Amino acid sequence: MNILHVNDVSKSYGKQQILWNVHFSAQQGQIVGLIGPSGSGKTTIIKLIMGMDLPSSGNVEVLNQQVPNLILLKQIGYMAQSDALYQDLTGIENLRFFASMFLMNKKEQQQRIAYVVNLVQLENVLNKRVATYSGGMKRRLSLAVALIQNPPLLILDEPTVGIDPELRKSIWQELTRLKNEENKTIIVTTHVMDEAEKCDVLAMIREGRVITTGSPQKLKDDYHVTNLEEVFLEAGGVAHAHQSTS
Ligand SMILES: Nc1ncnc2c1ncn2[C@@H]1O[C@H](COP(=O)(O)OP(=O)(O)OP(=O)(O)O)[C@@H](O)[C@H]1O
Repeated sequence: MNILHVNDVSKSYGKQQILWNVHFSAQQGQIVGLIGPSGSGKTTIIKLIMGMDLPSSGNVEVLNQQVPNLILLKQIGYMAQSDALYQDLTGIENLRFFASMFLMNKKEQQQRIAYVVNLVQLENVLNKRVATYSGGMKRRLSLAVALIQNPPLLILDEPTVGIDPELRKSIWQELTRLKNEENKTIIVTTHVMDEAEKCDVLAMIREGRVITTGSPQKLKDDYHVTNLEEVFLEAGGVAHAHQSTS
């Protein structure tokens, strides 16, 4: 089942064009990675998928419906790059607030909160104000918020930035479990190549264009290379890609 279809999307802000004919899809039960250096356009693509901004041309469909569509937002767990948390509330108060926005009874709410808190290992700081959290703790709480409503589609913009390697590993294990056991679809942006290896499908983005797509293995085979960094360089044109990734 096709969960997401980004169809020839271009985007300009004023005279500056940011995206050119971006095209990719996500099927149910896939982790799709948007891979590219800083400034290549990943967050802009995510915002267009969420309906927070409109494409200049092309269109986006989520669950076979045109974006933007407010009803769709209930189906998407979204983790933005900058944390959208209430600084003056504690961690647990933030979670209760976001949980209350979805139709869950008290018991379900408690179960979901317990699940996400355990996942991101925030038990010890739940009663502290978010303003006192480190950057990594805020990221973890944002991921917990994205997961709280148990959505079929997760959109995670750089979910593991600032998170230590051990927890990063357990978050990826959980994303993989959500995909395998609960058939969730996950769109994730990263510039970490070992995270890219864990995706089912990659769309490599450079300067607002999708330079290549496919599974990590297929991409390595197609470009006759042994790692994804080399795929990126080969697909983007070596000299040019060196400039934009350095
Ligand atoms: N509202 C806006 N108005 C003008 N330019 C914008 C706007 N939003 C983004 N851009 C530009 O679009 C380009 C792509 O930015 P974007 O945030 O999508 O990249 P990114 O790949 O997510 O980078 P990063 O990993 O650093 O977040 C950048 O050059 C940025 O300056």
